Amino acid sequence: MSALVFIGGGGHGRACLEAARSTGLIVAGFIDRDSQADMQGTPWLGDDDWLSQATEGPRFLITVGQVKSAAVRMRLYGQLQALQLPLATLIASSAVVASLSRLGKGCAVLHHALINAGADVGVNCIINSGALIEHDAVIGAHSHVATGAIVNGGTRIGSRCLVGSRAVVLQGVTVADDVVIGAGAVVTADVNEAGTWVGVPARRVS
Ligand SMILES: CC(=O)SCCNC(=O)CCNC(=O)[C@H](O)C(C)(C)COP(=O)(O)OP(=O)(O)OC[C@H]1O[C@@H](n2cnc3c(N)ncnc32)[C@H](O)[C@@H]1OP(=O)(O)O
Repeated sequence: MSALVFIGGGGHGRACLEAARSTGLIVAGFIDRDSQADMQGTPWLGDDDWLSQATEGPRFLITVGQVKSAAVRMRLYGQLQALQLPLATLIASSAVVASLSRLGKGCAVLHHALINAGADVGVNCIINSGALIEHDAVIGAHSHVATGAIVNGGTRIGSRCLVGSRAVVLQGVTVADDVVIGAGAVVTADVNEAGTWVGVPARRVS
């Protein structure tokens, strides 16, 4: 299996590094504007411009984190697509991804996350530590289901969304594209408009 190159040397990058090491994957280097970013001994290769001279061999994982906006991760995804560089998918050793689920290219599934049967996760998503994606749920591309969040059965989360830490989305609910669900929110009904939703039950605040 070819080595990985990470794009992003921040906290999420280090969490992905741990996940990669847990499965025996080799991270050959990382890309970041900051050559001094602490990636625990992983070599710094250069900044985003390095991608344009990347040779065939490694697979790439976008390891920039995402909270309120998917813009940076989407830009990097577009850059990799334009350069026809292969995307990796990372699944931590303690995560469970059901054999009857689908996981898009470029996703990172971190420790103790669960993606259950029939779930469908789009490209370039983060399924963070301890997140639960229940059976038949759909997660749109470039979304982040944060630490300990629960996306229940048959739920549909749009593209470019955040489901914040410990938020719960009730079964069968549909969430539009570009929605930020705050930490701890409980989404009890469909969310049809983009914006930020918080609280129990979740209400739009911006
Ligand atoms: C490994 C990792 O670290 S993964 C990290 C995952 N991160 C998260 O899950 C964090 C998710 N982010 C949040 O919950 C944020 O608070 C957001 C995105 C919902 C709102 O952030 P902002 O847009 O900056 O809003 P801001 O902080 O100004 O708050 C706006 C109002 O909503 C309230 N509010 C903010 N977040 C929440 C929340 N999670 N639940 C309830 N109320 C909230 C604020 O108290 C404030 O209320 P006020 O107007 O009465 O004072």
